[in-house]
Parts: sequence; C-alpha cells; structure tokens
Amino acid sequence: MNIISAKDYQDISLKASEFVIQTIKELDKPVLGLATGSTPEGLYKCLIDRNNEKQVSFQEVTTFNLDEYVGLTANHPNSYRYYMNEKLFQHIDISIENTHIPNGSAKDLEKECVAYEELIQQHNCIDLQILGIGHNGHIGFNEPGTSFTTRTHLVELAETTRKANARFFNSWEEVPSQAITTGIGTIMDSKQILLLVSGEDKAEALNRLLDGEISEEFPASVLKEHPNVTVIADEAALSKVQRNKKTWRHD
Ligand SMILES: N[C@@H]1[C@@H](O)[C@H](O)[C@@H](COP(=O)(O)O)O[C@@H]1O
Repeated sequence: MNIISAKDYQDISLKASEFVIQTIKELDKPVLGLATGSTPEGLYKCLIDRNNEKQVSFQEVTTFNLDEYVGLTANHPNSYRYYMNEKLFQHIDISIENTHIPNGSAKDLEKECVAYEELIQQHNCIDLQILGIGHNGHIGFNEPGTSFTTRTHLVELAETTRKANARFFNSWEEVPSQAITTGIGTIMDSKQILLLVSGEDKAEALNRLLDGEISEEFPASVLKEHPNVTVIADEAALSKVQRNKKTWRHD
C-alpha cells in the first residue's frame, strides 16, 4: 500500500484530484469507480474546477458508483444518484449515459445486482476505484462479516452505518435499512484503488487498516491483498498510527 500523507481535507481533495486526472489522461477510455459520502465531495469539487478550466475532459470517461440505497428513486435528494448528479455529473462534460449507479428502486433487486455486476465486467472492470471507509471498516456498503468473494449484492445496513448516515436524513425512520453495493470481489478486481481517509473520527479505522490483521470482520483490510492501492489520509486521520509505522511518503 502506498500511503500519502496530506495536511488536511482540502489537501486530500487536491492530491486525489491530481491522481484521478493523471489516470484519466493516461487511459484511452477510462472506467472510474466512484464513491459517495462526505469524503469525496472535495475531490469532486476539484474535478469540476479542473474540467471548467479545460484541464481535463470526461467525454471518454465511464463511471460506476459503488452503491445505492434501496427504496430511494433517482430524484430523491438522499439517493446516491441525486448526490452524484448534484455534486459532479451535471457540472462536467461527462455523458450522463456513461454514468452508472445501481437502481435501488428496481422491482427485482436481485436481478438488478446481477445486471450491474455484468455491466462492470463488460467494461473490463474498473481502472481506478475511489473509496472512502466506514468507521467499522466498511467499503461501499460491505459491512463486517461480508465474504471477500462477494459480487454486487443486496445488503442489510448495520445499525452503526445507518446512524453514521442519519445526518443526511430528516428522521431516523427515513434512513434506509437496505442497499445495493458492489461486492468486495468486484472492488478487488479494480486495477487500481484510491482510498481517501479524513478526520480524527476515522483515525481508529485507519490504524486498524494499516496495523491490524486481514479479516472479514474488517472489510477494508482486504485492500492489503491488492497490488495497487494508494491511501491519501490527512494528519487527523493518521493521528493514531504509530510513528514507526508511518511509512507514507510526503509529496
Ligand atoms: N456507502 C458509503 C461509503 O461508500 C462511504 O465510504 C462511507 C463513509 O462515508 P463518509 O465519507 O461520509 O465518512 O459511508 C457510506 O456508508
């Protein structure tokens, strides 16, 4: 794992955007895996700026999002489709038909999972997957205990995950209890992975990732088995990592 230390959230966002832009420029028809949550918002803002300045184009880019809540339609303000349209897609020169997010309001959710997984495979997997991390180590919505071999699947959200995401909803009852997520196997098929970690509240999770064992009880730990992972973390997130374990590079 290549670990890049950033000063703060703004610095993570800037460094991550440079990383993503470099990948887009290197590849012919890049396929990006995108994440939601608070962490990548700054990255998306930087990408919008760079696109508006004509320093990067998304015309040849295809995207696959990690996950979507079950029961929320695309125009629901808390759906991840709405989030992605608002925070990135409608501000850049991407073709909306090249952006893919599981349909959480599909009639047949199992069929939707299979179709989504197939679509990713048809695109020859993801070139660069952007990830955040949950406090319990979840990646996408793959909660602790998820098999490392899973493909896109339907999940019951952990109580802690619902609580962490409740801040985006008006009431606890509105927080969905299920989601569709790409599997850990799907994520691990990505050619390259960029994990973003920001803030003191993620310090424990990052410490466990870097220092702990590889275990299905802590889904993100699987990333240690991937040959091409870069972590960009800020000082607050790195605050619990022992000094002698800090093997990151500053740039
Ligand atoms: N499904 C998303 C994840 O993809 C995200 O990485 C995680 C962390 O979110 P945040 O960046 O807001 O801390 O939360 C959600 O549950």
